[in-house]
Amino acid sequence: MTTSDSVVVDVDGMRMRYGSIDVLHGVAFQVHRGEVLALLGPNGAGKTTTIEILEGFRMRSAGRVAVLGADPAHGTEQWRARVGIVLQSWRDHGNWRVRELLRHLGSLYACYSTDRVRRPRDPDELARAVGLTEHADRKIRTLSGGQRRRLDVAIGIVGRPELLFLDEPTAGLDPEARRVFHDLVHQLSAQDETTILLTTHDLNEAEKLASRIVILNGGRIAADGTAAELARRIAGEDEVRWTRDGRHFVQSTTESTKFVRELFGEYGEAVAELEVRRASLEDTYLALVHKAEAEVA
Ligand SMILES: Nc1ncnc2c1ncn2[C@@H]1O[C@H](COP(=O)(O)OP(=O)(O)OP(=O)(O)O)[C@@H](O)[C@H]1O
Repeated sequence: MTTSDSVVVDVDGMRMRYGSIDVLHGVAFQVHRGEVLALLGPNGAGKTTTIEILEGFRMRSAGRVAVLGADPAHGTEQWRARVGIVLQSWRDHGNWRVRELLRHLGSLYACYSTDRVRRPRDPDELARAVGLTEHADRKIRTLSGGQRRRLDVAIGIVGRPELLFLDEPTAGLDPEARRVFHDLVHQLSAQDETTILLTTHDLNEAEKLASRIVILNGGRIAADGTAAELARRIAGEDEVRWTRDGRHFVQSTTESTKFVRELFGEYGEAVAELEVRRASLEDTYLALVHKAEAEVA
């Protein structure tokens, strides 16, 4: 596989203007095959606009965009069959039953099946993957909000997409459904090499799922890297806590490993209840967004 083969999304100099207002200012990033990329940013940062341009639902004002090797503004049906989209929520077809709808939507992908990529997925396998097996015979209008969200995800992957867009996929899901969804994302990227681009406001989720994180702020990319790389850029301080002879101690340091080694060197077994709290993605995210805002102001 060449490097260019492995680039699934390639964006350069992307601009978007609504009327006289610019909301994306020269956005550039790439997503590689099998990567899970989380697009983060405050409300109004331009995440949905970016995703909608990549999905081919919105025409950009300027810039180069290639998705699976094609310009999404001119994507063919064949191109669309390789892309999965999970929109905000599936509200139509209330009288259809879950299995029935999955089978019907899946049948639209059958003509795009190849030896390498079998399409569609089996409806029962899909229902199991999203935790809807016991609801497979229910009418969609009788499902709860969270059950519908699971169905949205099943619909997004029924055609076994090579690239999957997920816009706030876990909004409204309970912790159990969230866990099922996280396992599914890991499985899709690790076993099927599905490339996934998701937006979320849940930073724990981004840290858990994403191999890379892009932070958009005010229509500009404020950061692009792994959670660990972003944390290093901010060089936040870790907090080390421990007890010794019944007394509690707390120390902030940028070099917690070295500090702990020296602490044990000096006090050995007298050190107890040691805890190191590293800067979380939330700390890093807030610092990066504030820094980007200060630079624009
Ligand atoms: N159809 C439209 N016409 C005019 N302005 C729009 C339109 N759609 C979005 N905008 C503006 O573009 C900017 C980016 O919006 P977008 O929905 O992409 O942000 P977002 O990062 O997805 O936000 P959120 O986290 O709130 O979903 C916002 O200032 C928004 O008001």
